[in-house]
Amino acid sequence: MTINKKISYDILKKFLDYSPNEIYVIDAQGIVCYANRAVEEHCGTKCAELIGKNNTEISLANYWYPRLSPRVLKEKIPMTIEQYTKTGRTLLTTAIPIFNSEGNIEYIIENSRDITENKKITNDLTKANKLIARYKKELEALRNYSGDIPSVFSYSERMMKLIPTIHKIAKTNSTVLILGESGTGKSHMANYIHKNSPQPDGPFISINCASIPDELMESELFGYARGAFTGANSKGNSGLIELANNGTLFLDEIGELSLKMQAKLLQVLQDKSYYKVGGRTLQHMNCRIVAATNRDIYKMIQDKLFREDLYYRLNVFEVELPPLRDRREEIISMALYFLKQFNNKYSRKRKFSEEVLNLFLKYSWPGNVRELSNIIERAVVINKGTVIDSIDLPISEPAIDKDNSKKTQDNYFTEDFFCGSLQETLDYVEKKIIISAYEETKSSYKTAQKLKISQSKASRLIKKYCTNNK
Ligand SMILES: Nc1ncnc2c1ncn2[C@@H]1O[C@H](COP(=O)(O)OP(=O)(O)OP(=O)(O)O)[C@@H](O)[C@H]1O
Repeated sequence: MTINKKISYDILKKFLDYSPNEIYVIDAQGIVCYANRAVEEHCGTKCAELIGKNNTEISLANYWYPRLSPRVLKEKIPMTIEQYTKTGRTLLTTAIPIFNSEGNIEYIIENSRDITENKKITNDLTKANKLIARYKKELEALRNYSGDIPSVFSYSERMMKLIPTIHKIAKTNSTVLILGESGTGKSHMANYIHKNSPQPDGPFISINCASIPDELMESELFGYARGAFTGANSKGNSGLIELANNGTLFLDEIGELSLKMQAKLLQVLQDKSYYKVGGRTLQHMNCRIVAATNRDIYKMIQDKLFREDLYYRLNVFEVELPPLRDRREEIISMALYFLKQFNNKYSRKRKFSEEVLNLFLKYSWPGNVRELSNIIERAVVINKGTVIDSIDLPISEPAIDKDNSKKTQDNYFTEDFFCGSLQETLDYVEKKIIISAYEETKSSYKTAQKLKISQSKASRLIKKYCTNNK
């Protein structure tokens, strides 16, 4: 290191005095020899208070902690630590021992850099990164979230294929036509599409086309202008299309719309504009249309009962909800879902007997999800005991769908199988396996061999599960 000879002691001292880093020097006895301005700033004390004093005495005032020089005096090596000052600063301090020609420590120079701001930034960054990680997870969960449709509902192969498509469709603002038998969940799905649409907070206006007489349908949909007809509201009225502004208009049972109204609806879908009944000002349609029907729409088109051009306008996306009997893997999880819902609603603690669950799997569910939900609600309310048994249900053998029951039993034991708690599920599966093995082998010895368990375990389980089942 070279220093310009012209630099005097005073100038050199100034360099040290004005250094933004703290410089603090003690001798081998721990007496403070030098402290610069930065020490004053960091520790809130005058240098004059420190110079000449013993380092131990100074440390008692707790200007900064933990102490570093005693360790360097002892270890005789340079050390770096973080220190905290009485004024709330964080310092990164390096203490370096300076040795004399005999190898003894003559001085210790401490150089401290104020890292309070850096620390704060680092802490903020760590917090921000943690938040980002959390938000990422939440976002992922939201993306996978299927609105009002609990994930248990996508257990069947058909629904698992359908749900991601519906998710994509929902994100667009296109018109959707939902087909499916009564009670398969078309209205539920329409709502789901709305909740996952680009305007989920907008209105979801639902109209059942079958329940409104044809002569009123036009004014219901389009609204009417002031003085449009005798008895009309003197200020006029908004139609459902206007009420659904920035949201979704759900036209349920669209198959029931008269041909006259079909023509009017087609016009609106094409032009995205309409006139109120008796009005002269052009209104703009600004809502998504979702329509549904349980009728055989293709046959209706053939029979000239439904306009083909309207069908094509509506089915930009077409979703067909399968009947419940074609997605039997969902029945148990759905039943448990409804049971939980109605137990909560009516403050009950009902459970299903195993026999009921088996009946649910075999039944053909002509009324689909609605029937399942209604039956469970009724049983939860009416049942006296805790356990709901098949005798308590209004479904009986003739409706049992024999062709499908075997397939269902097999699919029932998929890894996605869900039966309340883990223990309940495991017990259920264990029972099924033991009964089936014992029925096949008719001996506890062979059951043990088949299932690779000890004979005493097999005997115990057979006694537990098979005696009541005979
Ligand atoms: N995925 C689902 N999750 C929860 N509940 C559902 C689901 N699907 C249907 N439901 C329930 O089943 C009942 C019938 O559903 P929904 O009214 O949507 O059927 P739909 O097909 O529109 O019937 P319809 O053709 O008779 O109008 C409703 O109580 C609904 O909440």
